[in-house]
Amino acid sequence: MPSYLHFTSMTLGDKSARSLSRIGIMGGTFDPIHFGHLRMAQELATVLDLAEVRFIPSATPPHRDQPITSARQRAEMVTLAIADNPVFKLDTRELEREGYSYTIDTLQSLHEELQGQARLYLLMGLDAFVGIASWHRWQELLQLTHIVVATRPGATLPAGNPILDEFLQTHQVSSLQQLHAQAQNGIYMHGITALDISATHIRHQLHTGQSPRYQLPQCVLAYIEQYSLYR
Ligand SMILES: Nc1ncnc2c1ncn2[C@@H]1O[C@H](COP(=O)(O)OP(=O)(O)OP(=O)(O)O)[C@@H](O)[C@H]1O
Ligand SMILES: O=C(O)c1ccc[n+]([C@@H]2O[C@H](COP(=O)([O-])O)[C@@H](O)[C@H]2O)c1
Repeated sequence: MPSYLHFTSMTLGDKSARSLSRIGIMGGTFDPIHFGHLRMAQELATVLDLAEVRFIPSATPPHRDQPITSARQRAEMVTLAIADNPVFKLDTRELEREGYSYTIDTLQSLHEELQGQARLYLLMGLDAFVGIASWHRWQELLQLTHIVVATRPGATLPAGNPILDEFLQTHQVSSLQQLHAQAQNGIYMHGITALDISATHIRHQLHTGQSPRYQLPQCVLAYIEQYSLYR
């Protein structure tokens, strides 16, 4: 093949792959949403060059106690928290589904909606990743998305866990270039600013009459106070 033709086809190939937008999927209970979630989404959106991050509150989380506040209230708190960021979007598909909010179902429904026009990056903290082998149909997740894991204070990878070790050995990539070269199927670990904030601690503070101020957006705290949540 003449060298100019080879060059042209490579350029077109790169362009078409890059023109697919990258969408970050930020699932959570968000009971309530706080700066740990928002900062993680912001830092990963920057490093991955994401066109958008979808915040997807789970209606019925599969692996934990059920939320204190209603799905509608959690969605409203997310709406308030992300209102000033055009990259952040609320996605209510899990709230509209019956039954447990399994991530595999969410990824499948996103694929149906996006029709191959975007690549998915499932964002999660290290504490969530450590439990991933207990997720519903977890071995199919990477057929639909990349997984990007952010550090979280207090969370570490357990030593000598054969399932997680093999999952990482098979799928972990060490560079962003490698990650973006694949359509899905990669795991990428990224260190973010350590914010030792959790919704559990915020709920405890509210329940015991302490102020959780400066751990979550003021507009979310105002909403919590307006409806006397978590008392
Ligand atoms: N401070 C944080 N730093 C990094 N990741 C976080 C932080 N807080 C939450 N995450 C991640 O955000 C996602 C959603 O978390 P979730 O809504 O369960 O918040 P949480 O603070 O862990 O809540 P809870 O205390 O009720 O379990 C998970 O992937 C979790 O790992
Ligand atoms: O699909 C599953 O089986 C599954 C099991 C545990 C957690 N998840 C998802 O992981 C995300 C973070 O969960 P959580 O419990 O830390 O809020 C949230 O989107 C959950 O729906 C998903």
